[in-house]
Amino acid sequence: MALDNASEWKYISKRDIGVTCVAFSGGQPREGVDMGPEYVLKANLIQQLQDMNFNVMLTDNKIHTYKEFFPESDQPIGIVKRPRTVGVVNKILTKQVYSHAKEGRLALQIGGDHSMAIGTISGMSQAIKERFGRDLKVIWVDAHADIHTVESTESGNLHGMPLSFLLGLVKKSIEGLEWIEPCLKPQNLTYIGLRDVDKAEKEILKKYNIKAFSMHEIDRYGIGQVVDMAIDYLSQDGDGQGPIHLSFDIDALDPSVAASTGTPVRGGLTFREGHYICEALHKTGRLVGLDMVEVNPAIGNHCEDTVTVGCSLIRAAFGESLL
Ligand SMILES: NC(=[NH2+])NCCC[C@H](N)C(=O)O
Ligand SMILES: [Mn+2]
Ligand SMILES: [Mn+2]
Repeated sequence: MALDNASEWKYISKRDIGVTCVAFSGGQPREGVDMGPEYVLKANLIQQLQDMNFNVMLTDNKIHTYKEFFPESDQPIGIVKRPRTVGVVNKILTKQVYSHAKEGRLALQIGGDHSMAIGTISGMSQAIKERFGRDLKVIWVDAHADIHTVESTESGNLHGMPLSFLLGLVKKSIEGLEWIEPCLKPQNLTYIGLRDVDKAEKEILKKYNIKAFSMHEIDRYGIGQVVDMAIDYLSQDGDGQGPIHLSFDIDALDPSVAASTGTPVRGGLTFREGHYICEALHKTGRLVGLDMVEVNPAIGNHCEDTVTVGCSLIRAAFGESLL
């Protein structure tokens, strides 16, 4: 059902948040990223959101490991690791996010590794399509492009590939991941913060003409202008008000700010630049979904610091103001 009232989709979300805790690490090799949700909840995020006057609904009132759904064996296909496990987790996650969005809640997903964006963006885009007849826009904040195909990946880790599935770049899919429906158009995606992009990924970005603001553009224009340009880019169709999903990989931040993550890359966003992105997206009134991923409490000596930053980015995206 397409809507005449251009801004009606905004009714999806004002004061209700559906939080899904994805304690999953199968998209990459390092243990510990599955403890992200536990640490974020221990840091009192739910209470903090309630103190901001949100009604918070925690999916099934628990942290999901999805272990009961894991296949008994999951041999690599080519070099792609754990495709069936990543597939089944994301299939369930798609439904979880879909039902929050369908019922008009903002959707917050706490990870977990970035392969989970397959499910979060599939579920969100399906709900947005059904409710409002609109395409979902995605801002991907990350040091990495996460757009490898199963053919181009060098590591075989699926957290480096979610976007290729969502964009439908893999024509021939692999067992466990065949169900994924391409739900994202290249023109509806924008990156912020890139600085470690593999050669094959650079070719994909060029081929599909995908908008990306790397750290170079942030140095050149400043974060304020970069975020404006990113939002403008995602506002060219229809009434320029399409709903936005923010997929925030904590490794977009500089390792001096967020050290507890599996694939840190120096030269990243400052604390303020990260927060500015979240604050500015909140201000648009168009944010419908947020992923906070790749917080790995098992890495580094002061993982609380990274966890605390993750929580404060989340609050910023949901409207915590400085004044
Ligand atoms: N979500 C992430 N942290 N991704 C890192 C990906 C790194 C590398 N490009 C790979 O494919 O393995
Ligand atoms: Mn990353
Ligand atoms: Mn990522």
